[in-house]
Amino acid sequence: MTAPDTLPYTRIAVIGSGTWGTALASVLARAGRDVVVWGRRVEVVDAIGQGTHPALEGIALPHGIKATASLETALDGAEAVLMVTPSQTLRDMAAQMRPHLGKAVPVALCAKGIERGTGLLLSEVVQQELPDHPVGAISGPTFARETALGYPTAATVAFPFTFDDRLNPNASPAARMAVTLGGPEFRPYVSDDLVGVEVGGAVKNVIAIACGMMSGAGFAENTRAALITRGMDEMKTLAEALGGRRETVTGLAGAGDLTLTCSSETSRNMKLGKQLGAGIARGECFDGLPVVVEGETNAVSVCDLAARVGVSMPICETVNAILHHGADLKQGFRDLWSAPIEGEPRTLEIMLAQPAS
Ligand SMILES: NC(=O)C1=CN([C@@H]2O[C@H](COP(=O)(O)OP(=O)(O)OC[C@H]3O[C@@H](n4cnc5c(N)ncnc54)[C@H](OP(=O)(O)O)[C@@H]3O)[C@@H](O)[C@H]2O)C=CC1
Ligand SMILES: O=C(CO)COP(=O)(O)O
Repeated sequence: MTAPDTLPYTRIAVIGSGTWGTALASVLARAGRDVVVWGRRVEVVDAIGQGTHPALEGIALPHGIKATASLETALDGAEAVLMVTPSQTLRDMAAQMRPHLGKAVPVALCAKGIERGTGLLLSEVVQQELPDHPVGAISGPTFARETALGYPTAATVAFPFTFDDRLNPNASPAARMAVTLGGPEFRPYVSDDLVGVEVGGAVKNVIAIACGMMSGAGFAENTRAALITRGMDEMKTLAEALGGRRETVTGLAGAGDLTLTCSSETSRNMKLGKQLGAGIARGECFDGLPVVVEGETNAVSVCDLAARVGVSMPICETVNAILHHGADLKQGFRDLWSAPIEGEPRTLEIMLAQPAS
């Protein structure tokens, strides 16, 4: 039951007019919020204003979603902001938003990744650009098309809790954002573990590429289950090393999203892996069309971050080596399977040489 003091945000700006930004705008419109989407392409902005989106074919968006190509207009009067452009654009977008944001307006990040070059979590990036704003994330198993169609979907809303939030969690930005989004078709859960939630979202895309590669190379369900489970161990270890909680990784933004993305070709990450695994050249994947595949860029940033904090992530490292360093795909996976035998969990410190075949 909603506590009486949890007030929803009534006017929300969604920065990014792609499929996920538009799906989230649909969630907000269905919940009765005043929502304005910002997009950089006028034709997409016009389409959203008319209740459609070019990449969400056949879906009639709920009434009332406004759209604009002016950042100033989108942010004017916004009580809360969702940032939904790709991960590597967030620093620049946040800097552009700064002059137009109201005082202490909370910003929820809906992209999944880690900044390339700095190895910073996206919340750290945006917090640097917007130091006076609460920064959190919304993440979970949420294919945009299904969310836009109103299929039952759940996600985690995470903001770090301040001292005041701990005294009254129902008035925290996480709780208010959750109440703002919630409805019969979209069920948010609240978390204070932003690190765990962000690590889940960033790493799952890399593991999904691994699952796709294996599937494209002709393997099947045993292999996928092993990659999902061991991938989750990589997530947990990284989250913990960064100050997050292992249990968060078993939630929607970790295990939930990992399961979804690794099991369906609706996932662009899984699909890229599958095409590469089947021997299709990178330039010909997705019929040569540009597609946002976060795990491709983030394989680099996840591995850089893991190296910086001394965490071994063998599946992510294999994907990174194949995608960016010319490693042979089949050999990469053979090496994974013949690595020294380890304990499960990692805290059981054991390492045994594989018997020679
Ligand atoms: N689709 C999904 O199911 C989900 C996606 N996400 C995450 O959401 C984020 C966005 O993905 P998604 O909406 O799917 O991607 P899309 O490709 O559908 O949309 C990306 C949007 O970002 C815009 N964009 C791209 N580059 C820039 C830039 N440099 N500056 C400003 N805007 C830019 C694009 O504009 P233009 O159209 O002009 O190119 C487009 O509006 C990703 O991090 C993804 O992982 C999270 C959950 C679900
Ligand atoms: O994050 C997603 C679903 O939760 C979308 O996955 P893809 O980016 O792989 O399509």
